[in-house]
Amino acid sequence: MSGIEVRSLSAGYRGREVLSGISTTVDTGGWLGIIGPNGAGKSTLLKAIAGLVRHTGGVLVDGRPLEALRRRERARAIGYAPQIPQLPIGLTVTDYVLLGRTPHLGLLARESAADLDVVAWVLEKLDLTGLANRSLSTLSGGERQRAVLARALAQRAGVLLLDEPTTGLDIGHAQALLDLVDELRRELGTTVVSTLHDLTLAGQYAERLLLLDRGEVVAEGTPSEALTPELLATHYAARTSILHSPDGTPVIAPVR
Ligand SMILES: Nc1ncnc2c1ncn2[C@@H]1O[C@H](COP(=O)(O)OP(=O)(O)OP(=O)(O)O)[C@@H](O)[C@H]1O
Repeated sequence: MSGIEVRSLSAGYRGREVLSGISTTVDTGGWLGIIGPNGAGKSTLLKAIAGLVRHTGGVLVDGRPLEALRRRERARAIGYAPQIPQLPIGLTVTDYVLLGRTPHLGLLARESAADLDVVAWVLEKLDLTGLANRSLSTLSGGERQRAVLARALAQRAGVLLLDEPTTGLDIGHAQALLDLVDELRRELGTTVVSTLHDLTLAGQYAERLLLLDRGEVVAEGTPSEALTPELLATHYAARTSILHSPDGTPVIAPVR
């Protein structure tokens, strides 16, 4: 499986720079959470790592520059679940999640029993089995979000980029999703980079957090290092107090 290195990455849209000089490393099987206020550049950073936004600087997967990978290699190396996906209408949940297996199929090859097993496994884990034959267009917001994540997880890429994966999910489904991502990380060595607005969940699941503000890294470290009332006041203009759950991870409590 693959680690990832970002070197002096800058990116933007139509001449306006949104990210400047971002550098970070995620070891194989590591989980980096990207946090920061609205508009800080979190989604743009994930898109740049996925090769979907033009950037300068380097993104290396397992020491190899992203540009050196052919399309299929890249699709096997990096899975990306966007915040606002474009969904093909008319497809069933199963057919949509099967699209995640495309990078593993031979030319013109149909999916194998192993591909169908991966899809059945991920549908089960994300509580989608009962919706397997439903059309995507009939799903609720949270169900659709889970289908998008199921497709990305079925891809079994070495690096998984998840943009706000818990948006729209209730607390139980959010935990099931994050537990599943953690299982892939531990059992298959999948490397995870995710943006998360819920800072308590970010601190519970990511090993390291990178705090972005106005396109720059302003803090990076363990959850306890990156989630301090001072940093949250400075960069989010938020009033918070940090509690601790029994396992020691920080719980961010808003203070009225
Ligand atoms: N396609 C685009 N064209 C022009 N500007 C864009 C585009 N996408 C994002 N931006 C701008 O880039 C900046 C960073 O946006 P980005 O979506 O990366 O922020 P974010 O940290 O993910 O924010 P949020 O927490 O609100 O999702 C914002 O100012 C945004 O308006």
